[in-house]
This record gives sequence, structure tokens and C-alpha cells, in this order.
Amino acid sequence: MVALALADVGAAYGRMTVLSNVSIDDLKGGSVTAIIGPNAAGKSTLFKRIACLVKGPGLVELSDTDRGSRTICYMPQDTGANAVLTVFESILLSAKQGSGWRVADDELDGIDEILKALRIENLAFRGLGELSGGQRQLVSLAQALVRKPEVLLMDEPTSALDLHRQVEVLSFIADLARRNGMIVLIALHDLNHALRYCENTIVIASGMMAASGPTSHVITDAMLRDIYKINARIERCSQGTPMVIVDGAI
Ligand SMILES: Nc1ncnc2c1ncn2[C@@H]1O[C@H](COP(=O)(O)OP(=O)(O)OP(=O)(O)O)[C@@H](O)[C@H]1O
Repeated sequence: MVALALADVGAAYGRMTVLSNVSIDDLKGGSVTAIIGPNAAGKSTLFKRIACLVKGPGLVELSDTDRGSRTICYMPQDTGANAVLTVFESILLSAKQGSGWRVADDELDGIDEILKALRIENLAFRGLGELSGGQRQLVSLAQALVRKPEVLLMDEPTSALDLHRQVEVLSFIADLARRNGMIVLIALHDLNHALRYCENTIVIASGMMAASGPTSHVITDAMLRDIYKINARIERCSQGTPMVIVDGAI
């Protein structure tokens, strides 16, 4: 099963260092980890560094992978819409990235399955340019999943989705990770989603790793005060799920 470890990873844009000394012990296939932290902390940059889209010091180590670095798929926060392509074509193009152009029947079936699983099969032949923000985000998720990555880096994948879709997509991804032995890292601003769907959480603040570990140990009143500058409590709801109750900004 694939495993991912980071050793003293950093990243820079030109001469400006925006991320330093991020170290993570083996993340194992089947695990879902939240990456949280304030705006501009370096969460997207960490993903780009893991996906080799920006340079920096340190080591990103993948072990027991079937496909080497090609197994890492980064789903960015902003997805540019190429208005010329239909939804189906864009997903097919993503599936064929880095491989030959011959399309097998089972690949077409795979696209159908993903469209159905995300309940967007009705969009298959719509142009990307005609979609709503939420629809575009679901298509971008389909483009990532069709590549069957062993490591999936998702940058705020539910930011444009309604509440029903957020819950549906995050449950689906968590389930898929477990079934397929995929490592999933999700950058999230909604900490209740981290508490509900992610067994581990990493906090990035001012370009450094401020905390990491089991989500319930990391998302605490003290962390919310120190990192997010809010007074808040973690309380269990009547069904036992921990939730962030915000009292106000400090
Ligand atoms: N292409 C770039 N060139 C120069 N600086 C950049 C670039 N992309 C990001 N930065 C800077 O790097 C820092 C970290 O940005 P990053 O996008 O990683 O933050 P983030 O934690 O994902 O933020 P958010 O929660 O707001 O999405 C910020 O100061 C940002 O301005």
C-alpha cells in the first residue's frame, strides 16, 4: 500500500520563501488528512510542492507506489474552464493525460461511473463554460478521480458546493479512500468537516507546520485561539460528533 512522507519540506516563489520545515511521518493508503490554517498560510503551496509544481528544499517520499510520482493528483482551488470542451471531453482528456490516446471501452465506462457517483451525468455534454461554480467544482473532482491517483490533494474541494453536496462529496471521498487505499489530503476552511471526515489534521500557519496528529487532538479551543484568533469551544452534538462552536473573534 502506498505511503507518503515529507521531510523538512519547504517552498519558494522566486526568492520569496513561503513554506519551511514541514515534516510528516508516513501517511498510509486509505487515510484522509485535513490541512487547515488561516488564509495565505501556505496550504495550497504545500500541495503544489508535494505535486512538484513548485520548487523547494526537503524530501517528498512516496513508497510502495505502483506508478511513482505520476500517482499524485492535485485538484486546485481555482479551476480554469476551457469553454471549448464538454464536461465528458474534459474528463476524458484528464484520464488520458500522460498516456496514449487510444480509448478503451472500460475507460469510457469508468467516466460514466464517476459522473453517476457525483450525480452529474446530466452535465456530460454541456460545455464547461456554461456551468455554475458548484457544477464546475464537481467536474474538476471528476477530472481528478478519473485518473485513479494513489495520492489525491484536494484544495478546498467543497467551497462552491451547497450543504447537501458538501456532505455527499466528502463522505464519498472518505469512502473511496478506504476502499481504494488512496491517500487523501484536503485543504479545508470548514473545521467541522475536518472533525467529521478526517482522522488526522495538519495545521499550517505563517508558512510553518504548527501542529499535526489525530484531528480531535489538533482541533482544540487553544489551537483555535492561537492560530485562528477566535474564542471557540469544541462540543459534542446530541449524536456524539464533535463540533466547533464559535463565540467570537479575539
Ligand atoms: N504564484 C505565486 N507567486 C508568489 N507568491 C505566491 C504565489 N502563490 C501564492 N503566493 C503566496 O504564498 C503565500 C501562501 O499562499 P497559499 O496559496 O499557499 O496560501 P493558502 O494557505 O492556500 O491560502 P488560502 O486559505 O487563502 O487559500 C501567500 O503569501 C501568497 O501570497
